[in-house]
Amino acid sequence: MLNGVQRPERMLLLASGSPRRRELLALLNLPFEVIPSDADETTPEGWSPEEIVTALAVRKAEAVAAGSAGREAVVIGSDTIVVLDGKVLGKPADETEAAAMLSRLSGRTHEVFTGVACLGLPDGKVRTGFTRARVSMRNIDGREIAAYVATGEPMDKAGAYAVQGLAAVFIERIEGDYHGIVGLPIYLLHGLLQEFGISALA
Ligand SMILES: Cc1cn([C@H]2C[C@H](O)[C@@H](COP(=O)(O)OP(=O)(O)OP(=O)(O)O)O2)c(=O)[nH]c1=O
Repeated sequence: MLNGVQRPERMLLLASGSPRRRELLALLNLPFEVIPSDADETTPEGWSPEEIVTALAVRKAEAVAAGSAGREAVVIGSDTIVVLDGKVLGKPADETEAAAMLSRLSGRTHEVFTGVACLGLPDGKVRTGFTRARVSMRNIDGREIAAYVATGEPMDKAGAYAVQGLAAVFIERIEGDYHGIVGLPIYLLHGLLQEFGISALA
């Protein structure tokens, strides 16, 4: 018991270096530790978006699990990609690539896929899922793209924008899970955690 609330026996380990994922997981009000994963994020040609995000979420969770032997825990891994015309947009390598991504997304509707994996320790049970959201951006002109890139906000984000940040002024419409776009779909994650006997409302 902590503050009169029943707490799960297994610690949650967030296998991520993303500050967004940390903030979103904190919404559940459950104690957790953050352990960034060093998993390889390359995938073979021809994988579907859902295969990519699910496999990378599992890989991130497995990398942290490998360094957490002997612990009783549930490791959470997650991965987000942006998909436009069947092409995957990951995080931009530099400002030029960020501007190019934004001009491709301008005036179009794209999809954001986020995979989540929960890996139980010590048993090794794995549960996964993914979310898919459709995001419509208004036309963005070259001056706005340059000004947005200059803020630095696009640099560590899939698709070179942050819906939760200044890019909100570009986004006309979202169909799907908002938290999934930001990087951690809370509704999906909570359902997976319940399969490990963990609930934010226990
Ligand atoms: C589309 C979009 C992505 N993002 C972020 C979420 C993720 O942090 C990032 C996608 O990159 P990821 O490779 O999924 O994650 P990461 O490298 O930032 O963190 P880690 O692998 O350690 O967990 O893009 C936003 O913050 N807002 C958005 O609107």
